[in-house]
Amino acid sequence: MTSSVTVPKIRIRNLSKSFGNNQVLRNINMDVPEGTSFVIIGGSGSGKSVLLRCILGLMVPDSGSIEIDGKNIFDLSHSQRDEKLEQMGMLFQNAALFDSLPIWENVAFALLYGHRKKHKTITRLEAHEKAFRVLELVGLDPERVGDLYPDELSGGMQKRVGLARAIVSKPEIIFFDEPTTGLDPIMGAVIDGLIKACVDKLGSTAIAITHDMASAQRIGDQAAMLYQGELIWQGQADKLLEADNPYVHQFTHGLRHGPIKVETKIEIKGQGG
Ligand SMILES: Nc1ncnc2c1ncn2[C@@H]1O[C@H](COP(=O)(O)OP(=O)(O)OP(=O)(O)O)[C@@H](O)[C@H]1O
Repeated sequence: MTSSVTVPKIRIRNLSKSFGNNQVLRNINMDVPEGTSFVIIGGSGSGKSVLLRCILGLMVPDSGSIEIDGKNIFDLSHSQRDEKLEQMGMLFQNAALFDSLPIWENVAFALLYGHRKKHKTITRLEAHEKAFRVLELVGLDPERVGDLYPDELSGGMQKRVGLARAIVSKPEIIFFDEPTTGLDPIMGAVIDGLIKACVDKLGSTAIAITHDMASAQRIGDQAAMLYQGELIWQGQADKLLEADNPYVHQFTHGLRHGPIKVETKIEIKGQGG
């Protein structure tokens, strides 16, 4: 009889990271199954970005392992790690577009300038056509915006361009860093819908970090909460608001009172919550 064991796309074990006396990640364990969207929530300074940087291989942890497709990324050679990085797409918090490049070239950046061999032979014309197709996919009119520069677009449009750039190489893993920050609630919902649609269409595995509960529930299949560097809760994203963990409850409901203490310089009187 054969037993089939499914290897998670991303598997993190006993991951810890400190900066001097500041222990930022404490013994993190987490599995992200292939094709699922995993959302990490947590307050400011809880370690979300550091965790993301470690998974991207941009920061080396003090201990623990991060396996992608069953291989510890810290055991790979530089070129193997670069290859893994090129299977990943990333939508940064502020879209992080190159101001000096037109929109289409921002979208096609990985195709034109990435290291992956299969893209080396792409012509500018092919890259241009591909960028136009992906811009359409994220709901932008390529004829109208393709030759503009980032500062000529609104924040919501820039996020769409950032999403187009993140998916242009059909990455196996996509990271979203605060995808709805700075957007109005309706545009936030639109971007979340696009993210979900793109991830589903590509069959990618996604990791998103966010403070935005509505966004976490729209994007995520699974969710986890980081608090002071520890993953204190993991479960289904649609159960976040009902979680009976008091830290998760306080955070997801935005309550001032609870186990999470936030220092303020002024005393706020009255109003419960
Ligand atoms: N390169 C670094 N050197 C020293 N300390 C760092 C470095 N990067 C992060 N930290 C520290 O790690 C802690 C967690 O930071 P991190 O950026 O991961 O928080 P976060 O949860 O992403 O917060 P936010 O939601 O505000 O972006 C903070 O105390 C921060 O000062």
